[in-house]
Amino acid sequence: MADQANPFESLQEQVDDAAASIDADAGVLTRLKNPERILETNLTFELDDGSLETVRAYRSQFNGDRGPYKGGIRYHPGVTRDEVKALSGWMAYKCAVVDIPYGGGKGGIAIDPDDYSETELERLTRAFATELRPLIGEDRDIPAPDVNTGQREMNWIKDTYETLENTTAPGVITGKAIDSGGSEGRVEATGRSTALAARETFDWLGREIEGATVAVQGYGNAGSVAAALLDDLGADIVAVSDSSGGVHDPDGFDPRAVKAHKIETGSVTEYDDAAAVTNDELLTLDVDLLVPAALENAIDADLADAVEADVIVEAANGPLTPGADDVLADRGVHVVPDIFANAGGVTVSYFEWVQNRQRFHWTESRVNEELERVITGAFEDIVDAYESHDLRNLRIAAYVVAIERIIDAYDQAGNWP
Ligand SMILES: NC(=O)C1=CN([C@@H]2O[C@H](COP(=O)(O)OP(=O)(O)OC[C@H]3O[C@@H](n4cnc5c(N)ncnc54)[C@H](OP(=O)(O)O)[C@@H]3O)[C@@H](O)[C@H]2O)C=CC1
Ligand SMILES: O=C(O)CCC(=O)C(=O)O
Repeated sequence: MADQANPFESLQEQVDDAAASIDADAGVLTRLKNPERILETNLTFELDDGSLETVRAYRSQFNGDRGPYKGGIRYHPGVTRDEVKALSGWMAYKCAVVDIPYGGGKGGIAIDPDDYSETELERLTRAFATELRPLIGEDRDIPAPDVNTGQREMNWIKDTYETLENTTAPGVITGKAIDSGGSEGRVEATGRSTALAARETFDWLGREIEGATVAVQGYGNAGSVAAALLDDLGADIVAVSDSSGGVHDPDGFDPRAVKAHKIETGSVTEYDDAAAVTNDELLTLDVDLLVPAALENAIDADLADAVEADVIVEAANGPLTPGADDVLADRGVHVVPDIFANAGGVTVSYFEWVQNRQRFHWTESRVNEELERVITGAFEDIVDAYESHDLRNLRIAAYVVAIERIIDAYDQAGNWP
């Protein structure tokens, strides 16, 4: 098991590493390492048996220099104030690295959604939306899905906000169902950018993605779509896992059939009688490409020593500790950072918001073409920073690109006399 590094400290270390390469001003650096504001609230809601329950919820608005705060809402027992702060910071850097006009935000409720019925989750989500209402808005802060949330929760939040505000404001939230103002391609977008990031990286390294062996940790929205799209690119998905464990078959899986099995049984385990692996065994398999697509801190420095993959593409946010980054850089393993690799989700959220503002619906092929343009362009910017500043790894390069853009926006806003 990897250690439980504090994700907010990891974010601050990542920013420090990158800022050192560009000599950022100390005052601005403090701004770049801390959220502007955080809502921390107790939500009380009614259970189906009529009793009341109170749970902890957060929304962190990290930085709004480049536009409205933007980022998902997570339902997970591991949600803490520091985790949400870190996730909101990663959002600010993510939006800047792919150059979309947003700052960073993130929210979460510290619950296991499996403990509640759908009606209880609806009451809880509407209670959260009511608390969030003064903070969010189409031009203020725009939430979206993250771990254990999806279209259903986004539709509830939109409806609560619009009812309380007595208005129509589909752009207050993204990741909605299509008939409620969602975008084509949003469900697949995080996995799609992960697959595109892998393709671009292999190309840059002069390697073939076709025939590359791949292990994917986490088989939810990000992981299962990344696996399917990597398979479409000709890669072999040889191992997958979820919170119950994993399966490994050197001959490769059909990732869509694995997904169907997970929907039917609740887990990828026991798929097709394949060999069982633990999550740590999966992360250290001898594969060409490793895709962590679950939670933070999946790989720490100790586990990094045992990683055999040549390339890691981070679909999850924060799956590597800073200690793991150091070990992997020393060992010559290329890590494609979360703030770029999984940015497809927020990029298509941006397209959804644009469509909502235009009251115009794009085709799926238009969404996917625009997404590919953004991701390939961002990869060129990262490689350019990596090579021109002679940087230690692609993560520092991505932060350099993002920090320079945020500082430019901050400087251009000028000062109050
Ligand atoms: N959804 C999005 O648009 C975006 C998501 N991300 C990031 O991608 C990551 C995954 O999010 P998403 O796919 O949306 O979430 P989901 O809830 O859809 O899936 C999460 C997956 O991770 C698995 N998991 C949880 N804990 C562990 C563990 N300890 N070991 C192995 N697997 C585990 C879950 O297993 P089980 O199914 O058993 O619960 C599930 O398969 C997160 O870091 C998220 O922040 C990043 C950008 C956008
Ligand atoms: O789609 C969005 O706005 C944000 C998605 C998200 O939470 C993330 O990229 O981590």
